[in-house]
Amino acid sequence: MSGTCYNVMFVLGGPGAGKGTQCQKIEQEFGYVHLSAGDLLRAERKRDESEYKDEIEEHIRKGSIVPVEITCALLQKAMKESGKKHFLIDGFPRNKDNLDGWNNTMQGIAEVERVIFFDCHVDTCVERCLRRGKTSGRADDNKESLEKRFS
Ligand SMILES: Nc1ncnc2c1ncn2[C@@H]1O[C@H](COP(=O)(O)OP(=O)(O)OP(=O)(O)O)[C@@H](O)[C@H]1O
Ligand SMILES: O=c1ccn([C@@H]2O[C@H](COP(=O)(O)O)[C@@H](O)[C@H]2O)c(=O)[nH]1
Repeated sequence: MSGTCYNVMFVLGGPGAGKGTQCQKIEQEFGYVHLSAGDLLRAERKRDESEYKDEIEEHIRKGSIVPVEITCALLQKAMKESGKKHFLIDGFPRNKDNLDGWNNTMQGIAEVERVIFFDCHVDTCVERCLRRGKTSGRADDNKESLEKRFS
């Protein structure tokens, strides 16, 4: 592939800050495709044939960060499969290593046009995640995982 293909906005903020909720609204209003890195990892973890499923499961349960090569590959695949050009990438990058991995992989493939950061107090984030945990079925919406996700 030559030349820049995709336009991306990174949507960042703590767990429960409201990234997914606002991304859905932006998607409806402005036609961006919403890709949640966490959702892509959770879907990959469920795929029986995935060579990464156990590794992803372990990281999500512990609240640690999945190797960037895996996350970038899933994001790139989802962008390609969508057939679209404009994306909200929700919950990625998580750290400098993620950003470096993205820059190494996506140079000439995707351009980051903007970063949106949701600044939400940690107490509010925790309260929302615990409330969401009553119905979300997520293995990490509990006190123990949240302590690691916020560390
Ligand atoms: N402005 C708000 N006021 C109150 N509750 C909210 C608000 N925005 C989102 N919520 C609720 O808080 C919970 C977390 O929101 P959401 O899933 O959008 O966060 P997130 O940042 O995407 O979280 P994560 O990164 O953990 O997936 C959800 O149950 C959502 O309904
Ligand atoms: O880029 C990413 C995004 C997520 N993870 C892992 O998934 C969980 C849940 O992420 P949410 O954004 O809250 O859905 C997160 O704690 C990480 O374990 C990741 O490794 N890399």
